[in-house]
Amino acid sequence: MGQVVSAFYSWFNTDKEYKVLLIGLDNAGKTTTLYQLHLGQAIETQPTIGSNVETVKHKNVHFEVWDLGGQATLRPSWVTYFKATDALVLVVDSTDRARIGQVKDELWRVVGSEDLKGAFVLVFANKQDLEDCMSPADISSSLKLHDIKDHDWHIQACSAKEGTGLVEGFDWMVQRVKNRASK
Ligand SMILES: Nc1nc2c(ncn2[C@@H]2O[C@H](COP(=O)(O)OP(=O)(O)OP(=O)(O)O)[C@@H](O)[C@H]2O)c(=O)[nH]1
Ligand SMILES: [Mg+2]
Repeated sequence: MGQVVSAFYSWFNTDKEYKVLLIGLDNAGKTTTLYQLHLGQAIETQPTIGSNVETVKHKNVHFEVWDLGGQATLRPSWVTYFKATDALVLVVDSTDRARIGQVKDELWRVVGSEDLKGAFVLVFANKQDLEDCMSPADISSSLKLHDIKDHDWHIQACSAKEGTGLVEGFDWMVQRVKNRASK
């Protein structure tokens, strides 16, 4: 009986779960972003060793969101998460001018990966609540986002701490996945 119920349930439960990867340098705000999306509040974080994963439902679309550790020694392992990724989200600390060149190098190191073919690229210009932060336009030009030709990309100002801008970023992703699904 249990098997029948479960077969019946899976037949109706056709909702696809979209896989999203949060990448970016250490201290960018990836874990804060993940839990702001999942719990609706900022939590106190520790540097991530490995990864965290949570489900996020936005506008009736289910996302499986992976938050990857951003320390330099952990970045080479990002590639092991790439398969079947629907969207790559690059979280940037908009106050970290000194390392924006490193962010660009990391983005361009991964964006051509075969396993990310077809993935949407969303850039969160995070920490916009802090004074003297770079604007999305500054970040866009530093990262050379306009040179990305093989991915649909978008940059969104946000503050993961205050919970602003994240919904707008996910609105863009929902629109993209729905567009793709309707084709
Ligand atoms: N002011 C401000 N601080 C933020 C924001 N987002 C994150 N932070 C702070 O930045 C620090 C690092 O945040 P995390 O979310 O742990 O950063 P992470 O990208 O996960 O770092 P790793 O796990 O080391 O890769 C924490 O002290 C957060 O509270 C933001 O939007 N505004
Ligand atoms: Mg983290």
